[in-house]
Amino acid sequence: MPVEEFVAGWISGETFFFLLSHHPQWWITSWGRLASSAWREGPHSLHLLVTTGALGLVLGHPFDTVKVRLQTQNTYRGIVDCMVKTYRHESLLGFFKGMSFPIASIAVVNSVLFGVYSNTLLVLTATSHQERRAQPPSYTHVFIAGCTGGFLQAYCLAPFDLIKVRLQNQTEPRAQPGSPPPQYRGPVHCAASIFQEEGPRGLFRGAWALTLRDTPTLGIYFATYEWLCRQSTPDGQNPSSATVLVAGGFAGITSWVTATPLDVIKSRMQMAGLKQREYQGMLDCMVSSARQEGLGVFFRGLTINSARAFPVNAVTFLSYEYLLHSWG
Ligand SMILES: CN(C)C(=N)NCCC[C@H](N)C(=O)O
Repeated sequence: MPVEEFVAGWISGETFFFLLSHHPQWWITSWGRLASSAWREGPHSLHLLVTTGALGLVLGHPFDTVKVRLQTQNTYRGIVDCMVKTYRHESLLGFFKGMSFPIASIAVVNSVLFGVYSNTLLVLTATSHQERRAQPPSYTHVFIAGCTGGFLQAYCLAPFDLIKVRLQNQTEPRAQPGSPPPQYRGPVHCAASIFQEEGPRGLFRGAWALTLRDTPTLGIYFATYEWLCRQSTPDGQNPSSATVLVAGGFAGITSWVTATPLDVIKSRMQMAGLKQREYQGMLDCMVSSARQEGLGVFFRGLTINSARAFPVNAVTFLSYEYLLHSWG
C-alpha cells in the first residue's frame, strides 16, 4: 500500500490557504516547486508548511461558522445579517468558535480520504499514481474510489464535526463577570459532556447524515476533478498547476452544491435537543424542516459555502498532486 498517498493527504490537509496568505502569485505558478523543495530540504521546511497551513483553516473558519449558523438557527435574515449580529454580540472571536478540533483533525481526515481514494483506485485498476496519466482510470472507477474514501472519512470526521458545530452555535459573548457561562467551556469540555450525558454513541450524533452526505458527493468530487483535468490536458500529460487549481476549486463547489441538502440535515441532527427540537430520525428532520420552512431550507448556506469551497479545494488538490509528483 503506497504510504506516500496518506502522507500527501496529510500535508495537503494542512496547507489550505498557505500560499494565499503569503504571495498570491506563487500559488498559481510554483506551489509544486515549493512543496517539492520543502520535502527535499527535510523536516524543518515540511514542519514550516504544516504549521503555516493551519493559518488556512483559520481564514476559512469564519465562512464555515456563518454557514452552520444559517443552517441551524432561524434568527438570521441572511449572510450579512448573520455576520453583523455575530460581530456585534461576540466580536471577531465569535467567527472562530469551534476551530481547534478542525485544525487538530484535518490532517487525519484528509489523509484517510485521499489515501483510501488512491488505494481503492489501485485495487480497481491495478495502476499506481504514476501510471494513471498514461492509463487513466474510468470515471466509474474514480467515482467508486471517491465514494469509498468519503464513506470511511465520514466516520473519522463525525465526532470532530459534531463538536465543531456545537461550539460554533454558542452565541454567548465572551464570559463577563456575573453573566451565565456558555454550556460548553471548550472542545474538550464539550466532548466530555457529550460523552458523560449520552455515552460514546453520543459523539456520533449526525454521523449517518454525514455518511450519506459524504459517500456520493466525494465520488462526485473526484470524478469532477478528473473530468476537468482531462478536458484541459493533452493525453498522457500531467495537468498544469493552473488546471489543478481550477479543477480542484470547481470539484469543491460541485460537491458542496450536491452535499448542501444533507449538510443542513446533518447540522440540525447534531444540534437536536439543544437549539433545535428533538427529531425521531433523519426523515423526520427532513420532513419537519421542509414543512416549517419550505424547500429553500435545503439550500441554506450554499452561497457562503461555495465561496469557501473554491480556494480550500484548489489548494488541497494542488498540494496533494505536487507532493505525489515530487516523490514519484
Ligand atoms: C462535499 N464534501 C463533503 C467535500 N467535498 N468534502 C471534501 C473536501 C473537504 C474540504 N476540506 C472542504 O472543507 O471543502
